[in-house]
Amino acid sequence: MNTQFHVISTGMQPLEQFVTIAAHIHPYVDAIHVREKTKTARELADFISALVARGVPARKIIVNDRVDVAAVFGVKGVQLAYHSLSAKTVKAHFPSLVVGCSVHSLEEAMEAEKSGADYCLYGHVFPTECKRGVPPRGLETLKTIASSIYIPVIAIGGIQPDNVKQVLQSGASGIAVMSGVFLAKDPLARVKEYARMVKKWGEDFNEW
Ligand SMILES: Cc1nc(C(=O)O)sc1CCOP(=O)(O)O
Repeated sequence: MNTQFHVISTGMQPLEQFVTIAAHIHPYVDAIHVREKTKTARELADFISALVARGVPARKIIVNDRVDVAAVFGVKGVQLAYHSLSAKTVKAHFPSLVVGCSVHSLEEAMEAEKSGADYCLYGHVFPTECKRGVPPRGLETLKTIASSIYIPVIAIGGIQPDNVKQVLQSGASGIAVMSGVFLAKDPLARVKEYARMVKKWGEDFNEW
């Protein structure tokens, strides 16, 4: 598996704006997370249908939390939070879904691995507006987690093109970015910058 580059919707952009950006950037990313926490299942369905209609492959779409929606649309996978169904439950019922777990400590990462998650998303590594007032967890715990579990650890939170090197050298198997892409003036140019960094620094430090 190549070093992963995921992008995550902000939950604030109108469908058309998000889908237009996604339609341009999808060739440069491994996964697009639909993280629209306040939306209903029906609204999420509209987002996913619009993405697919605009050429985003279903195998690149990950739905946050809503296992039902992910399963119905046959997308790549689901991103689970502490309040979601467990990875074990999802895997038991929908073995074809890739399951990611959001974790914030070594204990949670180990639990995710034990529960059958395919990867975990660890953060937030650097300060980010999206987690204002919550201190960043830094690179040290990322290093500890990445060297303590076997499943890939994807880093999230405040990741910019110029800190991708540090993140990947700390053992992360990929990056996930929200505002750095979706709130950029030129999302396509920005995605290309991230992708270049992931390719440059990912190859040397990730063997899986
Ligand atoms: C969605 C999300 N989850 C986090 C976690 O720590 O689990 S941090 C985060 C937001 C990341 O946004 P940005 O790329 O704009 O910094």
